[in-house]
Amino acid sequence: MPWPHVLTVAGSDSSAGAGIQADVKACAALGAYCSSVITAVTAQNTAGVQGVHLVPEELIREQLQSVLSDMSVDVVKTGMLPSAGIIKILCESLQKFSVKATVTIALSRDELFAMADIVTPNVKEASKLLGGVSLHTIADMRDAAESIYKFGPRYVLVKGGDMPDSSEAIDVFYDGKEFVEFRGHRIKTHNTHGTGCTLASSIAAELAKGSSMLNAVQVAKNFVESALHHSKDLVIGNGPQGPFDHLFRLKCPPYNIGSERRFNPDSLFLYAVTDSRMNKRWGHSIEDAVKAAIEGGATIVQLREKDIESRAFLEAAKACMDICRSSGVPLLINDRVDIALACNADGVHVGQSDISAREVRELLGPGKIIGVSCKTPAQAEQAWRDGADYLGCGGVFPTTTKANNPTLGFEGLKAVCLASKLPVVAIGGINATNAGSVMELGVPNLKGVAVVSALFDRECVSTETRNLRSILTSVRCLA
Ligand SMILES: Nc1ncnc2c1ncn2[C@@H]1O[C@H](COP(=O)(O)OP(=O)(O)O)[C@@H](O)[C@H]1O
Ligand SMILES: Cc1ncc(COP(=O)(O)O)c(N)n1
Ligand SMILES: [Mg+2]
Repeated sequence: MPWPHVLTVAGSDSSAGAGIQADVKACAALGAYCSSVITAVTAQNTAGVQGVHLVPEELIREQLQSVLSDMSVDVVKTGMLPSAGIIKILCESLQKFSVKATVTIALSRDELFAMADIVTPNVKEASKLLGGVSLHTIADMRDAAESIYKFGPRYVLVKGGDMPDSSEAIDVFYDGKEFVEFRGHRIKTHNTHGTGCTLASSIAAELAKGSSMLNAVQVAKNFVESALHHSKDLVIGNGPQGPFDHLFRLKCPPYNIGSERRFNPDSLFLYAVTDSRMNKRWGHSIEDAVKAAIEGGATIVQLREKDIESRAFLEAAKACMDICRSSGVPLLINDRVDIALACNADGVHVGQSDISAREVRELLGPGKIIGVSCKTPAQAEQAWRDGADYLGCGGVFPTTTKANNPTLGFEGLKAVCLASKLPVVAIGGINATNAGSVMELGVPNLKGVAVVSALFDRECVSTETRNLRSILTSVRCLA
């Protein structure tokens, strides 16, 4: 029975809030085993660092040899690597023993940096890596991520924990082509010692469990935020920065931080909504249609199957969940909360005549995504009160996909968006010829378009999706 295994190569923190102590606790909380090679022993507490003693390089080499020669390590996470000699020894070991991935905190550019799967500098470290540039805005963080990417890592995550106070803690991810902003509530607390170590080792744990990189980062982000939220009133030590409780789940109702992801409104960018009649017409199974849409760049999927037997629907939904989970794309079920629960879908989308978002939230709990179809500002307000995560607003253009569906036009769409406190996805008759004009409305919380027939009533779903994705991306770049 495989046991996901992370090896942390980092310093020991006597206060046990950061360093290898944080890594071992985070991995345990997320279900991965964590072995540790100690590079330095620090004397530190909630007031700061009082002393550091480097572990002799030969002993570091021996620790690496002991672990890597005997225990199959999936992912290596590095923390404090206090000398070039230690980095060299680690690189030699990584060449001798193959591992699936490396997650590096990124304190300085070195040969390990270029080998890393992901580097996770905070804003100070990012600034130092780039010769002291000042980073004050999300745009600065994007620029920094793009510049750091050029040093060689596969992915870059610039962490925004220390950014000027805002209501959100935002981290910027870059894969060499696109940016993803991982947004979370900023928890008002002094207990943030070890957040960087914990985020990196949580990403490593999720990668070791087989997650995609995006999913690993999302789960890690949720985990840190949940741990900080739970720990905000805990007090240990008299200094300005205390530790937080990695093992909070042992003491309170389970937070949805495992596979449940915090809803990222950017995932509404290209929303693929399936239709069984169209699938039948083109001889596509639901699974094939979903796989093709994701290959083409769909950022979220909704199974909207109005005439299919429940048992067949559930089987198809479970298969689609496997497809979506491995791609890190959220999967929602239209209306059928029972199917969503049975296949552990990421959420449910309901219309005005379905059970309310409030009841759905009661059934699904806090970690699931709930969308509501709205045509008016009043419906938008009600959906927000009921605890929905986003609105589907339409039909923007005339459509035959949904019966008795009055057309709203741009004015109606704009009215709902401007009244809405939630992110909005436009739907109804949207295709390659008009999607650009929808996104050019320039309404900040209009996050994307939902499409049915323009993707699924076509012979090649992936081609249509890819074409629509490139249109939307070019409009977003111009915005
Ligand atoms: N007060 C906070 N509330 C929520 N998330 C936070 C808070 N402080 C840090 N984070 C998150 O913790 C992770 C580590 O970021 P950061 O603290 O910037 O790194 P470091 O600890 O290395 O300085 C990031 O995901 C960041 O968004
Ligand atoms: C041994 C050791 N390693 C790393 C950190 C950084 O901690 P943080 O995650 O808060 O940046 C630390 N304080 N001590
Ligand atoms: Mg921090």
